[in-house]
Amino acid sequence: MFSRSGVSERTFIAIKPDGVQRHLVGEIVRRFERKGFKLVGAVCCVQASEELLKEHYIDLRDRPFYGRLVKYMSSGPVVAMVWQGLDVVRMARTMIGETNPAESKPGTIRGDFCIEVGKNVIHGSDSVESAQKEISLWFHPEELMCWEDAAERWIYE
Ligand SMILES: Nc1ncnc2c1ncn2[C@@H]1O[C@@H]2COP(=O)(O)O[C@H]2[C@H]1O
Repeated sequence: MFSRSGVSERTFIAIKPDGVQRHLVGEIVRRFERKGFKLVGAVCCVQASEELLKEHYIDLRDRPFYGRLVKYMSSGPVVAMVWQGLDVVRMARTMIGETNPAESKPGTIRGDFCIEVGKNVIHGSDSVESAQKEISLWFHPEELMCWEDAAERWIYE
């Protein structure tokens, strides 16, 4: 097992219903995989309940778009994933781009694949604490896999 500290950091990533409908699943998974992060959990095509989504977005409950956001997120299948690696929470957010796609640079997922904030194709945890909360909301511990990635010695110094 690779022992460098920080390499076991995890983040929660969800491909939203619009990302699934627009056939972006392969493209998005490919980006994280090619970066060098390790996929340790995935539920492909889960229809999230309103109850789960209300809890997931609890910090936004007072925002005017909260109801619309929960409805949009429960409107079709999502792909829920846990990715692991050094500084993965921060780096995944950089790869995703800004919350508003209009402010996201080309080369980021939102910069390349979407236009409006209400249809921004992907979610990524915004902090290590949020990641831990979101992972425990979407996954049971036994659904997360510890596996040895043979490529890790070519990814980390
Ligand atoms: N002004 C807005 N209008 C609609 N949805 C929003 C707005 N701001 C944020 N959101 C949504 O709220 C979500 C919060 O985190 P996400 O990264 O999942 O992506 C965000 C958007 O989907």
